[in-house]
Amino acid sequence: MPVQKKHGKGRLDKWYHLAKEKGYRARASFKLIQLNKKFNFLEKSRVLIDLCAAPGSWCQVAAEVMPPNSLIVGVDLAPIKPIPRVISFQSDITTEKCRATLRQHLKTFKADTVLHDGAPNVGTAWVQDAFTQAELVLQSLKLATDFLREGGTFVTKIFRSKDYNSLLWVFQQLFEKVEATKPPSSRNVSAEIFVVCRGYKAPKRMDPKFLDSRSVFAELAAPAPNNEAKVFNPEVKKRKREGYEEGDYTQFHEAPVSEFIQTTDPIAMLGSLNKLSFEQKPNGDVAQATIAKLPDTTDEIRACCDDLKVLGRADFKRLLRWRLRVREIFGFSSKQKKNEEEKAEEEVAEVEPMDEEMQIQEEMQRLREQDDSRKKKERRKENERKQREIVRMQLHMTTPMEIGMEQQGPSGEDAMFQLKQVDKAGALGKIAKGKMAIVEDKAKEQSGDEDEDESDPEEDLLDQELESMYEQYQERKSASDAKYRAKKARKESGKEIDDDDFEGFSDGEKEESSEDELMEDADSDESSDDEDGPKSLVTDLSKDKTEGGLTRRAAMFFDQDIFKGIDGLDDVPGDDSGIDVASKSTSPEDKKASTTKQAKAEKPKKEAKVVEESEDESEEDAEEDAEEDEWSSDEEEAKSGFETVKRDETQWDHDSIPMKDGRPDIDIITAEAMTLAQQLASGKKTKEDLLDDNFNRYSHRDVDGLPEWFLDDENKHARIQRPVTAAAAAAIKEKLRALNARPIKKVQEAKARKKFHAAQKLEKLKKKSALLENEEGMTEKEKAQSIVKLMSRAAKKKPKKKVAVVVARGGNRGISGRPKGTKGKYKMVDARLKKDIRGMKRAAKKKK
Ligand SMILES: C[S@@+](CC[C@H](N)C(=O)[O-])C[C@H]1O[C@@H](n2cnc3c(N)ncnc32)[C@H](O)[C@@H]1O
Repeated sequence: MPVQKKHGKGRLDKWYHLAKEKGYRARASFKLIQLNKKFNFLEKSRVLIDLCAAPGSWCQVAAEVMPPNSLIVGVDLAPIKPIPRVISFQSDITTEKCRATLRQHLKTFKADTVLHDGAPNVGTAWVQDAFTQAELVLQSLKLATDFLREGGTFVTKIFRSKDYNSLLWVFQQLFEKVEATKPPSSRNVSAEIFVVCRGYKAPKRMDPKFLDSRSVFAELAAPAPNNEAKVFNPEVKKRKREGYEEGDYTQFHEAPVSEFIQTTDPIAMLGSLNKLSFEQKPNGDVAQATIAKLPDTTDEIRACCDDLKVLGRADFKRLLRWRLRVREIFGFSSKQKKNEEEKAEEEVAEVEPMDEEMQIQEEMQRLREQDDSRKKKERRKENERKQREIVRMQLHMTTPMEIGMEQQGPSGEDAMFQLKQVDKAGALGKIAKGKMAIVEDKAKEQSGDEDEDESDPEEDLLDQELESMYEQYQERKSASDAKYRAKKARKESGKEIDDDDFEGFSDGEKEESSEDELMEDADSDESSDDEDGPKSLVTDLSKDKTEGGLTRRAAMFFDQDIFKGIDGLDDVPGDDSGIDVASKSTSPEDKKASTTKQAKAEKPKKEAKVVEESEDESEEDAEEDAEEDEWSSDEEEAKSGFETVKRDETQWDHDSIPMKDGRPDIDIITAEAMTLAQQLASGKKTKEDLLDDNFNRYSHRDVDGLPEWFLDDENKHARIQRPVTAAAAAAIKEKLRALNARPIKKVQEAKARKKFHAAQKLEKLKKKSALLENEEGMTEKEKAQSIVKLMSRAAKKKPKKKVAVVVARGGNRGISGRPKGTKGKYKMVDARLKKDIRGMKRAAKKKK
């Protein structure tokens, strides 16, 4: 039985429990679910390879989400228990055997998606683990390049190590779009990150160095370390994110003291060593023994040499002075001596300005920390406020107006430039629904990693709570509000991806298509030699500099997403990607093709009926999108030959558009709609004008990564304000007055309830009087009297129960609960109030 760990990485968190509940084999399943939610690659895939699939939760998710009869192949070193609709086998993905087995299973099909969640058996040194994982990623990329179709997707896990940027650079050369992201279900403490590479460029030829770990992970010269800073600022300990130096896997470094005396760079030694040893080896250095016996070599100096890591600035100065004295005794050349003296003076002199500088730095650091903690506090408070706001919203006490507004646009003097800070603190990520924060590709591992560590669990919790509360609110709202439900359904149907037409792989089809593919391959191979030049790979990775004069390191740096679109950078000559792909629709023909496609897409839009102008812009957009989808699916259908079964629109949304005599029964209830209706009726505006009006600045808003609650709220306001005429406003006012004159629903309900109770009472009375009538021992008069009595009793209102007034004085003062000696209903009153009321009554009497 697994032991439940409460702390650390092994913590069994909500994803673990959720996975258990849903029947997934691992919590990792949610990582794929969340990645797919963001990038939607599974729904569109028909052939998928899952590398390193055990225990198989990703395969389970793929089988659930991908179209029926898709081909899913999973492979792992460990055995995978059978999963319905999934082929799995045991193999090492780095071997040729694995490639051959995959080929057998895929026959001639190409994969739409290749997943890789591989992790080597971690637990050795971190650097080793990270490197092995990076190598595994490269191996999986190798397989992906073999099996992926053009435009396919490759999803991989990477550890954020020093090889991360190199891998990202390779991905960027092979795929159109590369995005690194960390799904919410991935633990904050984990260095893993997921990279989703879309649009495989499928180059015909590729330099093998692209996939060769030796050249991809080749060491790049690092800048010279600032040893001086290390010596004079020993308290600031930088974490070794980079791991160990090559060939040096220890943390303790020692050198003989004679080396320190002789060295020309004593500061470097003091900065890197743990100990200067006086130990004399047999047949060792004579100088070592002499230094140890010198009177200058005091106990204090020995103690300092014993543990350099604990020394302060004064101790380092002492050691440097001592070194100079020893050098003098040893009689180094006068020039050298002079130099050394000068140097020592410099060294000592240098300390002074550094002191000041350090003080300033320390002060700045302190201020920064103060500022950070203040901001953190503010954020926490803000989150709490938002939470309260949502509770109020759920109780229908407010609208979701203000939530998130302050983060939409920071205010203040340098508001524009605070975004970075906000991002640093993780707020941007949280704004983006707390889901997945796109991780910048920029090589700022150090700060990035530190940020990751600094993530505030309390804040995370608040964010999660906020989200789940909003979801609950939405659920409740959709349960109780039919209009909201209809709106939501319309929105969703707009987003729907029309992929249901895939019929899956029947054996016959497989054979057929495989033949087709074989032929295609043969064709393409032929053509590739002469005309597919652009798809080949020409980069010489061994070159240090790219054609544009940039070093590979610089090219990698400028290749990051953040530099995209910056003037001048895009046209840096000599793209060193190494892959020449067909240039993207820049030719006039291509442009023409794209415009005709656009025109085609717009055509059905123009034919669309204007139903209600007061509808949300976003809704209209969603509907238009849906129409576009429909059109494109038609075209796809024509191309692929698959039969599509169209959704019957008449089965949907009946409650949102009521019909009357076969036409939509539209009730114009806003002044805007009335104005438009008047303009349409009087011919001031045409249908086309209305359609044109709909293309405005809100039509194509960038909503990527914005949280749902924010969008829901923003959609209410992100719409054009249309002018209304006085006549229209008056007409609507009149209409509303008439509407208001009708009894409201609640009053009607109360009346109906009253009626119902009265009918029930009457029924009872009828039964009783019928019994009385049949009573044999009574005269007719007696019977009539009893019935009258019964009726008058029923007609009488029940007397209200008396409420005892208890004055809160004496023993009753400040008590909670029922006062002694009181029965039935009671009310505690203030003695003062009672007196006042009596006084008022007396005064009123006197006046009379
Ligand atoms: C994190 S698990 C994968 C979890 C999986 N995605 C899921 O959803 O269940 C990592 C897997 O990588 C596998 N692995 C590591 N190195 C491998 C290799 N060289 N070939 C195949 N699988 C490997 C391990 O056996 C392990 O099962």
